[in-house]
Amino acid sequence: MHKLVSPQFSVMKLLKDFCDLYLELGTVSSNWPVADNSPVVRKVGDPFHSVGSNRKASSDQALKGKASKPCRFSNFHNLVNVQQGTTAIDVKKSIKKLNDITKGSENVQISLIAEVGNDDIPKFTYMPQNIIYQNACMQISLARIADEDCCSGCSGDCLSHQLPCACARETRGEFAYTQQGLLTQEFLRESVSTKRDPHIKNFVFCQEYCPLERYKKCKGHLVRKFIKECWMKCGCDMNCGNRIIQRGITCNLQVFLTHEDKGWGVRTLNDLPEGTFVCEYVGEILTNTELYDRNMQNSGSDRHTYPVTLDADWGSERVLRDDEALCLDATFSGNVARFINHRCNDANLIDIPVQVETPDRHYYHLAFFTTREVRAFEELTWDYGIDFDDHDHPIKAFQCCCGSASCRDLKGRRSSTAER
Ligand SMILES: C[S@@+](CC[C@H](N)C(=O)[O-])C[C@H]1O[C@@H](n2cnc3c(N)ncnc32)[C@H](O)[C@@H]1O
Repeated sequence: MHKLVSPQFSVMKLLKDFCDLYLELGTVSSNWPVADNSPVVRKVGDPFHSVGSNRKASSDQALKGKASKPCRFSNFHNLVNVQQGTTAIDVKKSIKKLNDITKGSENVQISLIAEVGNDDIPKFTYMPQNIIYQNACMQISLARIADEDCCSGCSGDCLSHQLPCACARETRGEFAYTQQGLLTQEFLRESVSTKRDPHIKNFVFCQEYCPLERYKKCKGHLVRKFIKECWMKCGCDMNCGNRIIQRGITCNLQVFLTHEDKGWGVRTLNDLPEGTFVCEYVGEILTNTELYDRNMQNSGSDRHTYPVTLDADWGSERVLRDDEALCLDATFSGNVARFINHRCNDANLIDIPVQVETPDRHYYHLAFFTTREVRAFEELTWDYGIDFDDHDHPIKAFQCCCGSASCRDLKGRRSSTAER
């Protein structure tokens, strides 16, 4: 305290500021969506938890802050970084937050909060569903859905019937979802192992022309297992257990500024069981040529990149035309998934291709499911499948700081070890 020089300094005022901040944060947290409408009960480790003796410990620590180092309110668990001499009111002003980045367009609100750092609120248009940018060829029409590609004879909930419906054909006659609305363990394990340990036999190579590499040799595309959900022409209803991703986001998610050099990230505010659908990757539907042109125009200007290639079934049917080789770009417009960061090999989400409106597999939805139980406030991550040594890939690599023991970016791993 003897280092605080302001003549107006008063312990009472500091404590009052501290209490104001605490109350304000309590108010913010109670505005957030809570799954079961029960009173908000916060756990230890939760940024808003502050009970009994912990409260004293944090205020003690705030008062003891060292002169040159930022002082951290330990009880607020990385919530605020306070330089000595700043009051709690200043801190309150420096926390950036938005209550709902979706602007009411999703089933749930998704908040954004910057507890550390000083990054600007990201500029992009929130959209809950993919939309064609310009040239992408997607033929969505009921006439193109053959009888064997839907279950028009069903009613109610397909999962409650004795035999799986026609839509389960894609998943070897078994539904990919359980009655509880989770991905089945078998489907999850198979998808995770194909992605983590891809075997050469799981790759297809474009013979003549690779839409991704353009005039270079194809490096191969991993063939993935698809889910086929029931849809419009099916006889079942909207609550059918084989319609999970089309019902939208139900998890309590939050965008936050990460501590590492990754920019913004996404975390869950509730525990999520293994196999939970979190959200899909939404963006503008572009042809790879359009993506290439965008990259040329914006080359080097953006720190982060947001496209994903929809190549989970390239080459299995026929050579794709240029306007059929598609990707999703969430740079300018997208949903919460545009903030999910990459983690090498042991990410807690997996991206799974899901067919909904069209039997063609050159367009599909990319849906994220948890690979294991995820605890509240853990950051959500998925493996972008990046080859960190491939510098001319249209999806630009970055210096990875995922922190995984099996990080594939050896250069990134070396420099973060050196920093330590
Ligand atoms: C789809 S965005 C993810 C959201 C991004 N962090 C943001 O602030 O908007 C992908 C970008 O995030 C950054 N990023 C994602 N995962 C990362 C990681 N493991 N290490 C470093 N940067 C990462 C990279 O800049 C990458 O181009």
